[in-house]
Amino acid sequence: MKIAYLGPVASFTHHAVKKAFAKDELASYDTIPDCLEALTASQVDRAVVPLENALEGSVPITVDYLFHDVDVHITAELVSPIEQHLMVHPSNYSRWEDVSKIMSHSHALAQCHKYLYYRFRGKTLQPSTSTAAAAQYVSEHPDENAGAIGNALAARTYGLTIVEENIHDFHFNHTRFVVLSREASADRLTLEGGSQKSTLMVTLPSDDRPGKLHQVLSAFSWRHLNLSKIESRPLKTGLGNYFFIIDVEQAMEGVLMKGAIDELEALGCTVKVLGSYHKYSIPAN
Ligand SMILES: O=C(O)C(=O)C[C@]1(C(=O)O)C=C[C@@H](O)C=C1
Repeated sequence: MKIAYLGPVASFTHHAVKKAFAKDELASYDTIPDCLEALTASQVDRAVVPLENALEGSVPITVDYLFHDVDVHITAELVSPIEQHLMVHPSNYSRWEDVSKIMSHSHALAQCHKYLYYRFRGKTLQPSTSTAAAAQYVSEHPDENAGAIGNALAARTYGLTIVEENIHDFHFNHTRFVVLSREASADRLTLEGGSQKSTLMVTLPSDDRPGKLHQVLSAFSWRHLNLSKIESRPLKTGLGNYFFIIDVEQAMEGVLMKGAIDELEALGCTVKVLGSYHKYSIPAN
């Protein structure tokens, strides 16, 4: 198979993909929409993109593309530990505290917000398309004395020197990546884990009435279907209009899940099943 991932080489997404699809052909793309487009245009068989981080929450561009723009399915979830380090070009090692700017993916900058605020207040923080893209830039522009935030693999790959380790603000830092396919059938991977999940995108009926969301939740609760996430995102049709992303710790097959979805539709909700899949753990190294 050919797998698109948010690159370049040594991004966190690349690390997860290498562990999950060790024998497959990997293709790096610069942005999350580029990965999704490659998948819908059949240039690749799977796309792997970040969906949610334990510190920063959802990756909005992934969630919004999955709801509004592309018709693809989640076929596996990869949960990876995330360690953020500050790195500079080796020629700037002695003056790393005087960096001109610090670059990284916006999610990575946000995961290190307190560190950056207290150690580098007032410095320019420049978002990049990924942590690895920031590291690559720093390696190619030694004259700028810029810093990058990323993983140890990026430091090795781009020949940078790590000057401060583990600068993310909270110890428990993990990111959920999703494997996406044009077909719905779940991927079985040789990784630890394997518990089943389903992800639904639910839109409430337009004739908004009191208690609609409560009715949606009770369709799951009285069937003892455990929800591991519910989040609202703007429908982009006006203030106060949302869709809901709901993760259920249950496969779609089975009478209870089918019953819950029938009940939501009977309530006038629109339900899009994004996937019924297995959840795997990615080792740190
Ligand atoms: O920039 C990367 O290395 C990515 O793979 C993207 C990404 C993200 O979008 O959340 C992945 C994991 C980390 O949480 C930070 C950045």
